[in-house]
Amino acid sequence: MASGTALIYDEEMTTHKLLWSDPICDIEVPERLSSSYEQLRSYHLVERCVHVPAREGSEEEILLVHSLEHLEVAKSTQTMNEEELKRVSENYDAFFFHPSTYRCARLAVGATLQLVDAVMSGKVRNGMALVRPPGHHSQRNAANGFCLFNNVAIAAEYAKLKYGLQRILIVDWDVHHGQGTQYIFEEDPSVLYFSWHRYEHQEFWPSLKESDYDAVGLGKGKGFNINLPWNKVGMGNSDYLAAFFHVLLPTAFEFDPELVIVSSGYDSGIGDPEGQMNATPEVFAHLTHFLMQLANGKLCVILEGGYHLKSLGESVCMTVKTLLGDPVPQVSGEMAPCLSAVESIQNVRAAHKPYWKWLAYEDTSFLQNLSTKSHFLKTANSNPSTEHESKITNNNDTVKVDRFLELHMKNILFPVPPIKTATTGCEGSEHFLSEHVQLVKEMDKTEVEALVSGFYADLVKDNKTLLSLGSMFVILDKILKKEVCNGIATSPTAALSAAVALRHSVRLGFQRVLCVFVGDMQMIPNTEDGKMLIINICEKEQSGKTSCKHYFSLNWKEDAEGNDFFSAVLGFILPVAYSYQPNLTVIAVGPNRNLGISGISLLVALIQGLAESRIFAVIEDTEISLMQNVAKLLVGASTPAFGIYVPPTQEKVNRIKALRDQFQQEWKMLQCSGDIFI
Ligand SMILES: CC(O)(O)NCCCCN
Ligand SMILES: [Zn+2]
Repeated sequence: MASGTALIYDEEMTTHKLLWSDPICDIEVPERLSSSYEQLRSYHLVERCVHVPAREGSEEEILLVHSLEHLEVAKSTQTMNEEELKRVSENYDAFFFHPSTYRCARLAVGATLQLVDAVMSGKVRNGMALVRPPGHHSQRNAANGFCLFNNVAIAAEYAKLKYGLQRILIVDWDVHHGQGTQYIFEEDPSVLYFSWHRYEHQEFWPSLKESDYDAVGLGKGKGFNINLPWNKVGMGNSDYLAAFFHVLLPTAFEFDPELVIVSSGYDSGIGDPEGQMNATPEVFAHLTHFLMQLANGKLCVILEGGYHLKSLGESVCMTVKTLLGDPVPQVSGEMAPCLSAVESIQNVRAAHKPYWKWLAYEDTSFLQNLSTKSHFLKTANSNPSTEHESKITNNNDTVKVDRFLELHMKNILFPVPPIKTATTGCEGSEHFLSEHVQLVKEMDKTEVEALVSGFYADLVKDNKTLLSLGSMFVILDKILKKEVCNGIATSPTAALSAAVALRHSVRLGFQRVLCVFVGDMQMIPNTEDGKMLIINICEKEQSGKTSCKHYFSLNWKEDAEGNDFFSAVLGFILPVAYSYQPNLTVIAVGPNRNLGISGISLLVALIQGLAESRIFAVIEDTEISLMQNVAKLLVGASTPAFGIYVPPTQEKVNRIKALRDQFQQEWKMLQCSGDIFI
């Protein structure tokens, strides 16, 4: 299992700069790179990364994507004077040449390819390349939007050629549409390109019709180009997370990429003059965490845009911290996507219904009765939550943004806990014991009995249960004190242990405890006070207990062939969990679980983004291999193998949709279709 995070940075890429006045291009300054690198150093993140040197991309590598003519024009600029440079630059939309531009652009390509090699060779698990000039607007025969060579597109072609890859996912979270990348891979089904971008109904640059949600790819490439246009500014954390839950992640898991490359622009972050969005730096930790679960963790993050230096730097640090495996910080803000975002999400899902199995049963009837659509737009616009109030008057007030970010980031960059996982030394745990794992001593019986007293005392009969409860209390205590990030224990009766753990956690002061229980839960605590939210994934409805705001019984029978649990995790569990914003997550697996190990692994891997990655797992002691899998995930020693992807049956899709329709007003992250306002 590869480990380690590469960081690629070469100061020489700061020599490219604007020599004349140009209000469009003057935001793409060398300090974007140097201040991001300084920010990484100030958070002691540089020293934790594996340093990989940049190199010049060769002409042959550049010709994987660009025409010879384009290469020759770029090369010829090295010896030009300012007048000539200005003239050549005017041939392009929003690009400027400097005598060192060609050299810097080749370093940007080379740095990107160095990162691909480091990841594909297993020298590191993932990594980030801080490069400029950026790449995603540049096209076969043209520079565009500050981009000369398309670093990420060249990387994808290079990886296909050198490593024989057949499925590469490019995620472009820059706030501008990477039309260059779209054109390059439009007919190529081996490269899935996803981009969200400020669009405002084609008002915003580059103002292309083909940036809208109905540009799905051409010929064999149909379905492999996904555009999610933002038709309003001020999009925030909840909109971005909803886009991942309801569009990108279900598609990405079905596509099952062998490598993930991010066109990582941070102009989609708060304070950026271009994006005018509201998303705060920690959201990039969540987005990165989700993508780390794909392609066995092989993730290459390549810098694109980002023009507010403080916002850019903080977002870069959040990204690298997550790549290193640090706990994911709590995401801030109201977890409710705005109407415009939900409408865009609904449109993209409808446009891609013909191409993806997970969308086979998507309800697109809203397309027919468009009058209703315009109707709900009218009514909806009267609805307060259709617009996010901006945290900052306007993003152009840089000092105000700096001040906001100073305060905002204070309580987010918590120190990394010394120990990642505490365990009771469950059977077979010796093989993954490393400096990340801490064995906890058993608690003595009288103490345990005192803690269990009252509600469950009579249930605790044998010694074994007492001892397992004892170590559970010790683990929960360590998690609360942030001595460890997470913990795992086995139990002869996981149902009892989970119930005791929930009560104990609330008593310890965790005010919102999320419990995901796999198997029959037997005893269900009272969730009236909202201090717990229970999702019970069981084979049959628990006797008489119907779902309500804080208790869900999700009937799911594992599919024999493979793992069909993606739609439940992505379409229901994560949206509810993110809406609830727990400060502790308890994962419990009882007897006769109805989910495969890969389904449970998917759940554990993705849910680590919540509660600052504070998870307590309690597993029936008969489930040795499951325990080992979950323990390795909690330690961060592996990314889950999700087994064979199986699309959800219509019956299962309908079950999720019914729960969503019933609870999307309570838990707004469930919203993914605009009919919420009719
Ligand atoms: C890399 C990038 O997407 O941030 N470039 C934006 C160019 C904007 C031109 N008006
Ligand atoms: Zn951009």
